[in-house]
Amino acid sequence: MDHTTQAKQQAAKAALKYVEPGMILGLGTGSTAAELIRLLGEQVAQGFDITGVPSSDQSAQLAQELGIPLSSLQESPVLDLNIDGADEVDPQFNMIKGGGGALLREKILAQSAKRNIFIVDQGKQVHELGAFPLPLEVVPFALESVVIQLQQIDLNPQLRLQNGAPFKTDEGNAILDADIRGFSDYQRLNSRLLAIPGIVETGLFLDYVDVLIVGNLTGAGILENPK
Ligand SMILES: O=C[C@H](O)[C@H](O)[C@H](O)COP(=O)(O)O
Repeated sequence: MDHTTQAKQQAAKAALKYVEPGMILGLGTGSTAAELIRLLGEQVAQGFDITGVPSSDQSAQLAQELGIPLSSLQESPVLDLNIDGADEVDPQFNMIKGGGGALLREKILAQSAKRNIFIVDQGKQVHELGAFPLPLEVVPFALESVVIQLQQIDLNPQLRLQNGAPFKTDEGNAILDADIRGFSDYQRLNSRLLAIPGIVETGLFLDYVDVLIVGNLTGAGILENPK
């Protein structure tokens, strides 16, 4: 197993300690969240009682295969806890998410949770965001128009592809990956992007972290956000 996977597993293992019996738990998306879902599956097989609300079809499928009882956000609109991964996190707990294209549902779950824990391997910690392109979820009808507007503010948007065709999110939208290097006021950038009609959501997750768990080869560091 490679070192990054080991670090992801350590982060997931540390997050498991925050999960209490009877919780309605938001299940993130991506390889780190998948590690947590696998651990939860083991717990559920031993009789642990939780209900998951998945942030993507992919996580729903994995959880289902592992026998984790699932609910939907419609049935369970308030989550006790949400645990998800991230692509980048800076020292102020600002994050980029959406590398797996699940940013919209992920942000909705994060907003619906009483508490949010994010689990990352230490390679995700950065001084400033942007080496990882910022995913933007865009309504297909608006795609070309949004591209032009993003080009005008030098964000160099790239249409995300999958097997040669435009990537399609679980909500049927497209993803544009934008180059935000050089921008430091993320709140302002986020508001500016959300003001463009057709951009449904951005992968900038600001003010969402309650606890950040950073996995390494042998364990995990716990960082509480003093917000
Ligand atoms: O859309 C995907 C999510 O935001 C993921 O949480 C993020 O991309 C991190 O994924 P991974 O744990 O695979 O690095």
